[in-house]
Amino acid sequence: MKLKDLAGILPVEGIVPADMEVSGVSSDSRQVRPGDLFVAVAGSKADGASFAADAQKRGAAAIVAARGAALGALSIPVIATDEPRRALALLAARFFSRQPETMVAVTGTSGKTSVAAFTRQIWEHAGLASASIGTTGVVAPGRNDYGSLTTPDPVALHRLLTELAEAGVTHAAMEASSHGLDQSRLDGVRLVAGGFTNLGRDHMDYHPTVEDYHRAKLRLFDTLLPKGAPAVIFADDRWSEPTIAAARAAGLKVLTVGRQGDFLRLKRVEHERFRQRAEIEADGVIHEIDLPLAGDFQIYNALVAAGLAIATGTPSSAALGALEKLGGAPGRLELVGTTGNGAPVYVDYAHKPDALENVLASVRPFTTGRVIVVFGCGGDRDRGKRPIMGEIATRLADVAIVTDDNPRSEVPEEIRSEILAAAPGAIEIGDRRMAIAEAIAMLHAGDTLIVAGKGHEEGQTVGSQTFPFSDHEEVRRALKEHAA
Ligand SMILES: CC(=O)N[C@H]1[C@@H](OP(=O)(O)OP(=O)(O)OC[C@H]2O[C@@H](n3ccc(=O)[nH]c3=O)[C@H](O)[C@@H]2O)O[C@H](CO)[C@@H](O)[C@@H]1O[C@H](C)C(=O)N[C@@H](C)C(=O)N[C@H](CCC(=O)O)C(=O)O
Ligand SMILES: Nc1ncnc2c1ncn2[C@@H]1O[C@H](COP(=O)(O)OP(=O)(O)OP(=O)(O)O)[C@@H](O)[C@H]1O
Ligand SMILES: N[C@H](CCC[C@H](N)C(=O)O)C(=O)O
Ligand SMILES: [Mg+2]
Repeated sequence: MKLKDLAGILPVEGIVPADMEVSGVSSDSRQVRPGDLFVAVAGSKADGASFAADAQKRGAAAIVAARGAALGALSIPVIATDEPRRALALLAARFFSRQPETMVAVTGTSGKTSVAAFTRQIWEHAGLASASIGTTGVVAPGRNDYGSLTTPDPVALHRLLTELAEAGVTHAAMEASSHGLDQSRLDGVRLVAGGFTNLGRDHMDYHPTVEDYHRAKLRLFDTLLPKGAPAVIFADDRWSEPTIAAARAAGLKVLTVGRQGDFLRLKRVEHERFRQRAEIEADGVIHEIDLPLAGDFQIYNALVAAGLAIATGTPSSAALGALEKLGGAPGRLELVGTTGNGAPVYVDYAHKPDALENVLASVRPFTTGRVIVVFGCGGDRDRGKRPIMGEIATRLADVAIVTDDNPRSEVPEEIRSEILAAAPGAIEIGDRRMAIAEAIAMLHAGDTLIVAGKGHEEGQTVGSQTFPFSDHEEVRRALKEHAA
């Protein structure tokens, strides 16, 4: 591609040779190949500008950087931009160029992974070649890659979207994290609809205030979606109203779902042990749905997913009918097994206050004995949530076991003691494997165990090392040993 072909994305002006060939784009100097454009972005740990010389050494054709960035002496052209991250995303979209035709994104504090997985499943039932992209990875026909970032960085994302489109995928649902939205990782994705689940405390280490966090989420609605696009918004959350108002102000077509929803109205829910029956009204017609998943919140997620599928062309009866066959996303209130006396053991990804509160409350209706929870808090992440989660666990569970969850560079005992400060009576077992085994050994008939915080994760990060670790495997092992 020639530099001049990028006009419209970047102001190609002045001394920049417009006829210059550029072969790719990268924001990481270590990955620059000869002929690439290097985009210098300011990050949380480093400033990409300081790697411009490194990028030049590796053969970069030109540098894209913020106006006035301190790049040092360079012999290759420099293109100035006001928003390097946005430029990176738009350039990545331009270089890779292909995307599934129908792309939707969902944002919110909790439920994004579930909604993306559910939307993909509904489309699949309608016979469409579909993908989901997010925390648990990429799922598409013939493909199931383990995930890392919730919203991949733009270059990885557009490489992936092109691969999916080339493989015939026409529909894709992706998660829009607040980091991803704030860092413009989704700019350049041709989205046709957006979804919102809820807003609670999260990432207070990154966003200065909850309002700032909400504003980051709103970028999906006020910046990324084209005018007139459907915005499917869960109506029963305390942040629904301002989200609806922002979506309306941005000229979107607001479709609300939930008990207070107009587009899909939840009329009634009846819990049965591991499943629930819901009455949902769509367009004046009542649909009786037997959802094979536990947890009220899964109904809310299912409503957002059905709303997105309907908004992108799936008939309501097919979308709502598909909910009867939904599989939960891995590690989201996932029933991993039961003890010999019938007590269920769930692995769940609740690692923030609202999620923990929800998950503990949602197993209570079918627990005749005790609710037992094993959980911890990650190191190098929002410290403020620790006592809040300690309080929630002791209030809503009968037995709370505080353990380690990716201590990263922090001292595990200190993380635990910050949780325990607000969790009187909680049991402390640092070793996560032992904590799970102890909890399973405690289970009587009628009890429910939730192992929270790691969900689908396959490792435990201590210091800078990640050891293989899976809550699923530990639960299975302990159940087997307990039965023996
Ligand atoms: C805080 C954060 O979001 N960081 C992300 C961000 O990195 P950064 O811009 O801060 O990077 P940096 O290390 O300061 O470096 C600045 C720039 O210099 C470049 N560099 C650096 C070194 C070098 O030798 N050469 C070079 O060019 C880097 O490539 C980067 O472009 O941009 C990178 C590329 O997109 C991400 O990989 C990185 O995610 C880190 C790994 C991360 O852990 N992110 C988490 C917090 C995250 O994004 N989570 C969200 C939400 C999860 C949820 O929903 O709960 C997610 O979407 O996953
Ligand atoms: N709608 C919801 N309301 C409240 N809690 C929820 C909801 N959906 C899921 N949860 C809780 O949050 C956990 C994570 O769910 P999910 O992975 O779907 O959300 P997410 O938004 O993708 O989270 P993350 O940002 O951590 O990737 C679940 O395991 C469950 O405990
Ligand atoms: N995307 C989230 C995942 C947290 C999962 C939890 N197990 C932890 O390590 O804190 C984060 O990076 O903040
Ligand atoms: Mg997620």
